Amino acid sequence: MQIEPITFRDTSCIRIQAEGATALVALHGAQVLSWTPADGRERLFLSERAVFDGRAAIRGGIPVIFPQFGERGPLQKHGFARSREWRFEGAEGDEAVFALAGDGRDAGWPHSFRARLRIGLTATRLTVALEIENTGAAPLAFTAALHTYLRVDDIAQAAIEGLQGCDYEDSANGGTLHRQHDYEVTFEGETDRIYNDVVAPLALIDGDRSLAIEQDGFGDAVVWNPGEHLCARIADLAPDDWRRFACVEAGQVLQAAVLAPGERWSGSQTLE
Ligand SMILES: O=P(O)(O)OC[C@H]1O[C@@H](O)[C@H](O)[C@@H](O)[C@@H]1O
Repeated sequence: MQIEPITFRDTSCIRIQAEGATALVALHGAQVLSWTPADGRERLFLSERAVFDGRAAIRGGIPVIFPQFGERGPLQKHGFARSREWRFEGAEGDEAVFALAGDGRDAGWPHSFRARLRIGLTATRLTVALEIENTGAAPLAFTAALHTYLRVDDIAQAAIEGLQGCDYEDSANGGTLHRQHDYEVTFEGETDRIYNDVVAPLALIDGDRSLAIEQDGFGDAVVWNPGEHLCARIADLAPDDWRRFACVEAGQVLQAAVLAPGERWSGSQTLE
C-alpha cells in the first residue's frame, strides 16, 4: 500500500494506492471521495457542486455519519463527524487509519469518544470500517452510517438486490413500515428507506454491471436517491445528478448502539 498526502479542491487528502487501485480520502470527515479499482473505472459519485470549504459536509463519496443518523435526535442532521477534520494516523498493516477523538460537547453531545476509520484497498475491493470507543466515564448511545454514494450510469437501469424479505421504514412516506416483497429495489421518484436486519450481501445492479456490497456490524441498510424534485432543491447537486448515483448505506439507525465506559463497537462495509 502506498500512501501520499495530496491537495484536492484545496482540501488535504490522503491518496491510497494498492494493486493498481486508488482511493482518495479527505481529512475533512475522513471521507472517501474517489475509489477506482484496478480496472480504472470510478465507482463513487462525487458532486461537481460539492462544497470544499472546510466546514460543510461534502456531497458524495462515503460520508461518515456519527453520532446521529439523520434528524433522529437533537443534534445537527447526520451528526458532526462528517464536518470535522480527522487525523491521519498512518498505515497499520494493509489499512490506512484515520481518527477523530475528543468529545462532542460543542455539538451538543456531551460524551468522550474515539472514532477510527480503517480503509483497506485491493485490486478489486474497498473496505471501510468504523470503530467507536467510549472513552468517557458514563454510557453513551449513538447511531451511525457509512453513507456511500455509488455511481451509476443511469438510475432508471439500476436496482439493489439482497433486501427481499427485509422490513423497512419508508422515510419518503412519513416513516411508514413495509416489507420488501420484490426481489429488486428500483428507483422511481424519491427513495429513502431504512432496511432492518440486513444479513445477506447486497448487490447494486447498474445496467449490465454489478457491484457486491457486504456489511458487518451494522444492522441496517439505507437506500437513498432524491429523485428529480428533491434533487432540484439540493444546492450542492446539479439538477440531473439524481440519475447518476444510488446511496447504499451501511447503518446502525433503527436501534442505537450503546457503549459502557471503555467499550467498543465496530461496523464495516465492503464494496467489490
Ligand atoms: O443532505 P444530507 O444531510 O447529506 O442527507 C441526505 C440524505 O441522507 C440519507 O441517508 C437520508 O436517509 C435522507 O433522508 C437524507 O436526505
